[in-house]
Amino acid sequence: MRAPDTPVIVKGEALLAVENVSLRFGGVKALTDVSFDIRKGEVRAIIGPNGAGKTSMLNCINGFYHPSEGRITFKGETRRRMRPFEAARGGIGRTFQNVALFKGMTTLDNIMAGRFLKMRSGFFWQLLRYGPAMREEVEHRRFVEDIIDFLQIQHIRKTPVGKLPYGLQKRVELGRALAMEPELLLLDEPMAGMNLEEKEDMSRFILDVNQQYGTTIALIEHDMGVVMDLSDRVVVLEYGRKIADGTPEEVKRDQRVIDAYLGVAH
Ligand SMILES: Nc1ncnc2c1ncn2[C@@H]1O[C@H](COP(=O)(O)OP(=O)(O)OP(=O)(O)O)[C@@H](O)[C@H]1O
Repeated sequence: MRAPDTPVIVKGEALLAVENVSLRFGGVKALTDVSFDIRKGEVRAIIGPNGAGKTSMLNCINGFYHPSEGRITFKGETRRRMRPFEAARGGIGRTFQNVALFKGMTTLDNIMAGRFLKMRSGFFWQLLRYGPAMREEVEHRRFVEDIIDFLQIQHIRKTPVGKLPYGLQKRVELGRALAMEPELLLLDEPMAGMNLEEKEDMSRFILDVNQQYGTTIALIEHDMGVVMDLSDRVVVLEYGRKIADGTPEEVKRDQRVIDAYLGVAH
């Protein structure tokens, strides 16, 4: 992650390209021949009715699933298979539909855990907190404290995350993903289960991450108001196929999208 005073990067060049991706689970076609790109610096939404293939798409992008066909190019490197660990190392961060945090650990430790990928000294030295590991930990801790300030969660830094309300847990999860300094951040329903005020807070943090740190964001979201407010471009999936791709204004007017959301049979 870059410092907050870094100038916003120019949106344009493709950071990630998905080409003709299909994914099957036995007889179920989760994705069929899907192509789209995510440009550097943009907020890209992936929307669609339940079961449209949105989470499957994110899982292909970060290596949880391997597409049955097609290819994915990230930062100019094309691949058919990648493991989630490699994706994270390569600069793809992720949050999940259901919060995936260490519930017994504090906010601070959860976010530090996200920083682990960035640590140079081995796990052994980290455990001993000795020598190079000690110095490194101080640096990483400073970085993590900056994230805690940025997300305005200082008051819960020592609280076990299992004790926090859901909206704050989602914010901690965002912090953990940011600790990896991702170039591309994948957010799977970041506002799910939140009340209006929590949604407004989360929307502001997502925009701040995008604008202040220049992080490219791809998000799945069901709340159309949020999607229209936050995103630069929207890709729409239905039954595993792409049915529309464009600015929020364009997809909102698209008849196939209107039909998909109203449940009109094709
Ligand atoms: N691991 C799996 N095994 C078998 N089928 C799966 C698996 N994951 C997803 N599917 C199927 O693939 C299709 C797409 O599912 P996916 O979860 O990607 O959709 P989604 O758009 O994210 O849905 P939702 O909005 O409900 O979360 C569905 O028919 C689903 O049942």
